[in-house]
Parts: sequence; C-alpha cells; structure tokens
Amino acid sequence: MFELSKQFRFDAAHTLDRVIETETSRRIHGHSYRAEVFVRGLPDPTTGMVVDLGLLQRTMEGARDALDHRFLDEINDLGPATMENLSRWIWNRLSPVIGNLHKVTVYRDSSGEACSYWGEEVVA
Ligand SMILES: Nc1nc2c(c(=O)[nH]1)N=C([C@H](O)[C@H](O)COP(=O)(O)OP(=O)(O)OP(=O)(O)O)CN2
Ligand SMILES: [Zn+2]
Repeated sequence: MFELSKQFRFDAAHTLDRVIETETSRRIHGHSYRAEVFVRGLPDPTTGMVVDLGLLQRTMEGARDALDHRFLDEINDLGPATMENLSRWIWNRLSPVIGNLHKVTVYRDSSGEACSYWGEEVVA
C-alpha cells in the first residue's frame, strides 16, 4: 500500500455563530488555512502511479480557486464555515475525480488546529 499527499493553502474570511467568544466570532474575520489531500492505493503496473499528481494538482486547483480570498459564508453548499465543513467540502469536490481519495485534512497553523475527514463510509 502506498500513500501520496499534496497540499494547498488558502486565505479566507468568515463569521461563525458560537456559544463562546460570540462577538468576535460573529464579526467578519480571516484565517490562513492549509489543506492536505491523501490518496492511498497500489501503483498501476503500467504507469507506476497511484494517481497522477498532475491530475491531483488540477483538481485541487479548482477547490483552491473556489476558497482562496473568498467570504466562506457565501459558499452555498459549505454550511457554517468550520474546519469540519471545509474538510468535507474539499472531499466532496475531489472525490468524483480522485477515486482512491483517503483523507482530507484542513490545518490552521497559526493556532495549531487540524481537522481530518475520511468520508461518510468510515466507522470507528
Ligand atoms: N470545532 C470547531 N471549533 C471552532 C472552529 C472550527 O472550525 N471548528 N472555528 C472557530 C473559529 O474559526 C474561530 O475564529 C477561531 O478562533 P481562534 O482559534 O481563537 O482564532 P484566532 O482568530 O484567535 O486565531 P488566528 O491565529 O487568527 O487564526 C472556533 N471554534
Ligand atoms: Zn474564525
């Protein structure tokens, strides 16, 4: 089994309704995010690749364009702009093209936070 990963960064603004820190969270503010996409599988015997990194790059670029320098509250199919919803949104965007997608992790490095999504089918 092999695992390939590739990352992209995006900066975006959002608001959040929370039960703590309500005032600062409801104010429009921004974060720098890093997303890491993991693909698992065996290399195709002909190409020697688990996935062509060029295809991964192209697909990730579409997701990055839709998120970078955006107001995340305006992305209709995202829901509240949490790291949970961002990791799932990126997964949903990539998975139709990247068949052996394994995990999507979204990081907020400035605060040491990360959230990973493995798709709906995974049970503990
Ligand atoms: N389970 C989650 N909890 C919270 C999330 C989330 O995505 N999932 N997000 C937030 C907010 O985005 C909040 O703005 C983050 O607050 P904080 O980490 O204090 O961010 P700061 O603006 O102080 O830090 P930066 O370094 O500017 O990112 C809260 N909870
Ligand atoms: Zn925030």
